[in-house]
Amino acid sequence: MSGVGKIVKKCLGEMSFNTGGGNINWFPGHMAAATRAINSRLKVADLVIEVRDSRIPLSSANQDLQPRLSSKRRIIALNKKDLANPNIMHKWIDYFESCKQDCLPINAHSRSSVQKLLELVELKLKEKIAKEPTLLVMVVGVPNVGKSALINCIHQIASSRFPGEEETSKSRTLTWCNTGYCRIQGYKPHSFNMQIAQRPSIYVLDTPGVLVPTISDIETGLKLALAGSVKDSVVGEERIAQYLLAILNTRQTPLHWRNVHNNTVKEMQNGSDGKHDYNIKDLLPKRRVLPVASNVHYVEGIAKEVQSALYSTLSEFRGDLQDENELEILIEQQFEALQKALKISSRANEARIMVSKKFLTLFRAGKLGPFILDDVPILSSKS
Ligand SMILES: Nc1nc2c(ncn2[C@@H]2O[C@H](COP(=O)(O)OP(=O)(O)OP(=O)(O)O)[C@@H](O)[C@H]2O)c(=O)[nH]1
Repeated sequence: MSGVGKIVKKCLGEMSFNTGGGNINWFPGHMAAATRAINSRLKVADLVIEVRDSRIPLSSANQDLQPRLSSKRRIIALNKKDLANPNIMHKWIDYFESCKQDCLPINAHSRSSVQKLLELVELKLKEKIAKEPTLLVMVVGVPNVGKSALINCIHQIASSRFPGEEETSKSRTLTWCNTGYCRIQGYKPHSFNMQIAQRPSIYVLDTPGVLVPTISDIETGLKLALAGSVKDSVVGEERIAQYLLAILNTRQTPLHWRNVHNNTVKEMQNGSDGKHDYNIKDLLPKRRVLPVASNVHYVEGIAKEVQSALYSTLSEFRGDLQDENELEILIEQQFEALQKALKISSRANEARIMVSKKFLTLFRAGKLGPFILDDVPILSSKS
């Protein structure tokens, strides 16, 4: 077992990702109902866009839906590609290609990126388009992978394709929903569909994010928590932060932040320690953008201090990172260093939770750099 695996076991103890584990039920009943509804609607879908998180291309797959999904025309949309390491992303694309699975890294906030996805959808439906008057595309995925963001972007593209026809497509949507055909029971009113083409009509159907009731591999559960698919309150921010630190250290990622560290030290020596690194120009009254620009500078300054703190603690550490006890010692030192970098008073109540929350926010916003946490599976030479 790797250092990460051992420390996960040590820190998390008997915690498990299943319906019976812990006080908090992380698999609410409505997810079970939604999963059943999705499964039954999948039967009539002509194509499925399975949205996954690019940072966890395997861990963000809903395993219970896989048998049905793999038997359908499916495109795996690896969303949030802006947060994923592009060099490793290439390997994932090769991997899915070698599995003969269509996959496209996307950014659901970018219209051009979603446009490419829609082109692939139309290409995959080419044969059917010639024969059927109406086609259904379903969007599925675990929570927080960006299904709604994708649907919103598709909606914008569809609105510009059919300007002035919004009312028509709205009423069609209602008719469909009234027949019960497109209604997905979920914990969120997610039974949203829209038309993206006219002849034939292609409807896109959104679905609620659903997880599996049991995640057998605890690291998969932690990665889902890191990506925000499992609520922080279920696992605890501190545990998630510990896991992130364990991954970063065993991969030696902070050692890549040497330049950031050197620059941060130089800035401190030049006396800018503690002051936010504003560009004076950004502080001039510039209509609308002033608070946002200064916030961005502030957050970027904090992110650099965090990277610098993790670089210095890891580079000075002489222990064995494969030994869970020594890795734990390093992580403890890093919590202290992070507290300083994040400017959290040691007197603050729940300082550790505050450190964890801020550290996770920086990671999730991509401020610590792009990552892919899953390892690309090694394919046997036969396959
Ligand atoms: N950086 C980045 N953030 C994204 C992207 N797509 C979505 N997000 C963000 O991810 C978060 C979750 O997005 P949603 O669209 O609500 O995810 P969802 O899959 O519909 O979530 P559920 O409703 O829980 O199933 C939001 O904060 C989005 O702004 C993306 O491509 N890049």
